[in-house]
Amino acid sequence: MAPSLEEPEAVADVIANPLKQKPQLVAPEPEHCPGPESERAGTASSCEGCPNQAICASAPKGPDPDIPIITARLENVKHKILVLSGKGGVGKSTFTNLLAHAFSTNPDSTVGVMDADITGPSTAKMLGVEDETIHVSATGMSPVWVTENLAVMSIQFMLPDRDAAIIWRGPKKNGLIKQFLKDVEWGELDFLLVDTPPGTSDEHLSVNSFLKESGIDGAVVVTTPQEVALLDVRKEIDFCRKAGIRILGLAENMSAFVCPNCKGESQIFRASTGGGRALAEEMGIPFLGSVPLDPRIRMACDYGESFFDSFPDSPACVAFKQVVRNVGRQLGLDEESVLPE
Ligand SMILES: Nc1ncnc2c1ncn2[C@@H]1O[C@H](COP(=O)(O)OP(=O)(O)OP(=O)(O)O)[C@@H](O)[C@H]1O
Repeated sequence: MAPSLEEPEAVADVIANPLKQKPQLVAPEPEHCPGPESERAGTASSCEGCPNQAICASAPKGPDPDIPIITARLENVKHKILVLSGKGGVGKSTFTNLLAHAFSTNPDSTVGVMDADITGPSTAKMLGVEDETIHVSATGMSPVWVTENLAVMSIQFMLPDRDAAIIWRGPKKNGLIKQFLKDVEWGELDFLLVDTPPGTSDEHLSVNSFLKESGIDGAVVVTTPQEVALLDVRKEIDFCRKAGIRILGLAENMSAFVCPNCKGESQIFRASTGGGRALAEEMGIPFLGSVPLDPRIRMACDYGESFFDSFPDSPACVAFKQVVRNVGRQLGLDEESVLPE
């Protein structure tokens, strides 16, 4: 069946109103918002004066009935990994895609990528499938298959115009994330990688709450060596700890730049306080490795090609393979199954 956005009502409905059964909140929540599904929603002292108070007070309370459905949908997903960063632009989506390509080098592994960066989706482009649309059947939405064993789901596939801005408040974004977990036919996956927006926002909270029951294996946290990125990544680590998400490790990206002409090394994002390794040590989390700047990574991302397959012997790819092996080690997997030679 030819994919079409107009055709499947379910998809159009997702775009139009992903929280059909949920209250449509009209403004950002107050600072100590108990959450629209909390028993105290609309009645807590922090709800006083919130324009959503009446909606929240009358909304259904108690455990989310969709959580068991998500758990059942993902029962054949072996490892769920979040890719997080404190600061934007440090290479989180790049790492998600490199990890996806790396894990899928094992023909016996099947990898899924879910783009939870709803307002800034870049995964589909980086994987070279941004012009695809999704198929919808009675049993759910099919992800887009990049290769035989690598699938991706992104809001990008649902947009009538790929340049369209997605201007959504938290509840609507959360609704779509839920659809990605509940209604996508992920099938049997060895790895589900979740690319998230920078920081600690609605998307992180919803991914965490929707996956809590089925279990998140852990988070790969990405930073650059510069101080402003490290400052933000501390908050991300704190978020993981507060949310009970295991940190598989911290990876440093754009660590150095080796000039392809003179071979001289420059520290573009100079680490004035020891960079990712020192931070990982200080915070007591594993350090997964450092990946240098390589303009071919940027090119591969822009052209939707696999840097991993195109430049396997480049210093950046060799460094990245070390990160992949370390992630595998943290998951207790044997090296050959994670990254066959
Ligand atoms: N090691 C690297 N060498 C060269 N370019 C890189 C490297 N890592 C990432 N890039 C490039 O940096 C840019 C930002 O990367 P990316 O989009 O992955 O960051 P992000 O943290 O996901 O950003 P966002 O905040 O938008 O989610 C991209 O153009 C990507 O191709």
